[in-house]
Amino acid sequence: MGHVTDHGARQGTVQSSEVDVTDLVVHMAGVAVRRGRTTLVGDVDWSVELDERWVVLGPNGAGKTTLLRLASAELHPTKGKLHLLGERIGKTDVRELKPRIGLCSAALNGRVPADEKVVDVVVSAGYAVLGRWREDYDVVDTTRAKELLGTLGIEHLADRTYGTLSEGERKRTLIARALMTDPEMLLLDEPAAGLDLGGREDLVARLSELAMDPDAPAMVLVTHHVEEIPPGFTHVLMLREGGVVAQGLLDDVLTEENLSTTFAQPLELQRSGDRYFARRKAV
Ligand SMILES: Nc1ncnc2c1ncn2[C@@H]1O[C@H](COP(=O)(O)OP(=O)(O)OP(=O)(O)O)[C@@H](O)[C@H]1O
Repeated sequence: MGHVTDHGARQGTVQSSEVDVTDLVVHMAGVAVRRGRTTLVGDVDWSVELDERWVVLGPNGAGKTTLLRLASAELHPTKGKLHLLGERIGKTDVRELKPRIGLCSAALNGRVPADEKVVDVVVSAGYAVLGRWREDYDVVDTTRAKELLGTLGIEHLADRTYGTLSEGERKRTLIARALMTDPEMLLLDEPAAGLDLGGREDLVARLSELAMDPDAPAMVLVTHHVEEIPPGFTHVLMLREGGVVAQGLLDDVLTEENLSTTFAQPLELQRSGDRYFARRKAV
């Protein structure tokens, strides 16, 4: 049994040579993913606790989606140890793990049939199906699905078909779906991609409400843009070329210097209230 350092006590993490991973939602130790000679992510040490809300920030090709696929048990590491919800990946049945993890990604968007009713897109997550119509979804489930649509501000769309929704409405439907199984972790891969300014701001506000809800699951949000960081998010992991540039509390780690290193150019970072804005530094 190891000792608990001051830092560990504050963060609720046992710091020892034998890390206690059972309380952690994600634990990566020396994790790498390689394909042939290419390292998609390399040597990542990262822990997520239940009450934390993480942003994974980095440019195109940095390895963000790869990291999220590891965190959603879709991908096994080539090297290192990965624990999700206390279970060691490679030694556990991931089919039991997956309902405990809510994933919202663009890949899912493409798989939803256009004629599926919005409420069914959400409710069917509880049955681990997509596009399979059942006459008798439980009334309790339908009520919960409508509540979740309400949380995302689109309860009025419950009876519309998915194909008639705007991009922003689809994103919110998929987030409601990801929450349907009451997951312990919610993973969001670029949720604001493709949204107009109003749609982005709407989504950021909804995600901010969710982030501030103490009963909400742990959250990990992947983005390229600091403007998309919802208030209430607590931590950031910055990735570049498959490696971690910096990670930790958002207030400490999201600096002009780290942002410039991550995106390999001199950037100016501004904070206005609880939002961030970035642009290239004037020369
Ligand atoms: N099977 C593969 N074989 C070789 N390289 C791969 C493979 N899959 C992904 N890559 C590369 O790994 C890198 C990381 O990919 P990943 O999708 O994780 O990046 P990302 O940060 O999510 O990028 P984006 O922001 O563009 O979505 C990219 O350079 C990609 O081309």
